[in-house]
Amino acid sequence: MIEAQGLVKVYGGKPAVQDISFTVQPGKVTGFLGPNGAGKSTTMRMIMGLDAPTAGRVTVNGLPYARHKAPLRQVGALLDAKAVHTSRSAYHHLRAMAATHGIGRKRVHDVIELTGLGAVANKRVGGFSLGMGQRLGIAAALLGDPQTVILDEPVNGLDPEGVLWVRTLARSLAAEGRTVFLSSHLMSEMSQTADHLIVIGRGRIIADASVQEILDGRGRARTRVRTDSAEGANLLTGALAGPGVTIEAREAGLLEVSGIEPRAIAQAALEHRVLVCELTPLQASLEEAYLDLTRDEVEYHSGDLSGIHDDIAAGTAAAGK
Ligand SMILES: Nc1ncnc2c1ncn2[C@@H]1O[C@H](COP(=O)(O)OP(=O)(O)OP(=O)(O)O)[C@@H](O)[C@H]1O
Repeated sequence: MIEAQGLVKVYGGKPAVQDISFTVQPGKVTGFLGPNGAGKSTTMRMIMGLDAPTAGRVTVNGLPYARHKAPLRQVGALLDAKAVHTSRSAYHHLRAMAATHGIGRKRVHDVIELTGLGAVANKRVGGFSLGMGQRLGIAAALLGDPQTVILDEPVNGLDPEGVLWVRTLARSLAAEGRTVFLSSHLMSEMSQTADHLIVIGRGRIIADASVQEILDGRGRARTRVRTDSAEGANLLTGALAGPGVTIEAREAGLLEVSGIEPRAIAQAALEHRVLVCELTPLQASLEEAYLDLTRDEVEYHSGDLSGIHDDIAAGTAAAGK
């Protein structure tokens, strides 16, 4: 379990993390989600004792990281996949880490197999692709068989097979009862992996809830309304128009309506004698919920904010890391 209380980090007078408190529970995958510069990496570094908080405290399995006698056995982290000796082989890199904790050769072989690095274990890390580097970082994080696993942008640079592998691994670690904390700026990725989401924007927590709660609470609920004619749709549009109601015409006779309940739409259709052939509540996508949550929280935007949000939603912002 990870517990943060009143965590603050200020760099050169500029707050990166502003008084955040949260708990990451065991047995679940918790996604740590936010736009670029939101404070995710800073928070993860504070959890791992790599950055001292300006204020507040954070514990892993009950103690600050530095107070654990064998920290690798408590918490494993992938924070910066490039932070390895490039002249060493993957095997020797892992052996060197294992030696600091009295971890035997067998476990090193096990994590090499688990992360699919068997064929390249004796190759120099300097020649590794981004994906292989990520796998090595994850192998290092798992070396001590830790109860808590923290992965900062673990799918960054991975091909679809690698993304699926990380997702499956995260889910199986959580199923074993471990605490799994993954950061990403891609809601599309998190929505398929996480049970719970902590959303951060400009150093503050915007949401801390299950994926379902975020969907229910934030996304715009819409209703698809199909009438038997364009005329009917026009009539209904006039009848429904009002403050807070948005109506989009999708095609002849087909509307998407938000800001009004399906029952009220049916009532209006009845009163105006419009034949409705379909009335379907549409759940907002997690992307929409996320964009809604973070709309005012992106650190950098260049004129058209919606463009950035579209990038984040589509995953094309991944290269910005
Ligand atoms: N060592 C540092 N010195 C000064 N400022 C820093 C440092 N590390 C981070 N920052 C600043 O703190 C803020 C939060 O950065 P952080 O890297 O934690 O965000 P992030 O959510 O991980 O973003 P990304 O998704 O881009 O990695 C940013 O404004 C960043 O520029």
